[in-house]
Amino acid sequence: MPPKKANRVTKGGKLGHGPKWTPFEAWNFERTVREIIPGAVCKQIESFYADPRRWTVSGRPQRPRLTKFPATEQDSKSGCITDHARAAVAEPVDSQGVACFTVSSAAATPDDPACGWTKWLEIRHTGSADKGYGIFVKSTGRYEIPQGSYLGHYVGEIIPGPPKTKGKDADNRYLYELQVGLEWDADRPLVDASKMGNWTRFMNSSCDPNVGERIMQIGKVRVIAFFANKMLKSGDELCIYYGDDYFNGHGLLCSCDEIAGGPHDPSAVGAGERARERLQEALADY
Ligand SMILES: C[S@@+](CC[C@H](N)C(=O)[O-])C[C@H]1O[C@@H](n2cnc3c(N)ncnc32)[C@H](O)[C@@H]1O
Repeated sequence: MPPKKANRVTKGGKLGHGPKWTPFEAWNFERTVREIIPGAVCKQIESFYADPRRWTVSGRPQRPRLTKFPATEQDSKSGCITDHARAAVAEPVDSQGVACFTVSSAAATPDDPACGWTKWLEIRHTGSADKGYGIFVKSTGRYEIPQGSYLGHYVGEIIPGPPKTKGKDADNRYLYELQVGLEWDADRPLVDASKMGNWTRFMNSSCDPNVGERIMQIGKVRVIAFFANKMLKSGDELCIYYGDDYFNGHGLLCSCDEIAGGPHDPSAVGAGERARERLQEALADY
């Protein structure tokens, strides 16, 4: 069955940042996504980690039976399949503005196991004007995604760093800095998901994140891979931790600060460290 044609959320939609803006508008759906990882390599990662059998419904989460993640070029194997995960498009599914992604590759259908995440995750508005859209484990079902599961990887255009501090590109909030050497260097490349990318660009930040990221090497390609830091259940919003400078840099207030009582609330301090520790713990077996 060919994939359904995407029904985009268009200009003038009620949701998003302000009355006319939706995050989908910023995307150019017609252009091919230039992924950090070529589709073939991407499939290799998915074949390791995106086995839907690991994502069980209610009560009986299976511990993933994983081979070791190829952490170095030498460890990695070549020869993976197609590139389903190239571009993601947004498709509204109900009148509440709930939207879910479907993968636009001609080879993929929503039932395709390679697109397993579409079954469990949805994008919807968080209800907060500041936060905008977010990624949630679908509440239509009782899903449990085990701690340590590979969830996806950040995709976007690769542009030279450092981030612009002036001009129209200075407020690009979808940049991910990509470490290429052992050290962070000033002209590190950036992965820009403002115009193209996949669902991971909708993950919001939390000071108590349930998703951790790791920059990994698959073959000759760097991947910003996301893993569940803890068991994710239906209704949970998937959040990473953007880092200590993100909100200050963009002149924004993190919603966690509001909840916890302000930017200097002690509970917000050390969030980066906690996020790293939790990721270590989640991936300890791999
Ligand atoms: C990478 S985008 C995430 C997706 C975004 N919510 C959207 O609708 O496109 C980052 C933006 O989301 C919002 N955001 C994410 N986490 C937030 C938080 N904890 N508090 C407030 N705003 C947040 C901010 O506007 C931020 O610039």
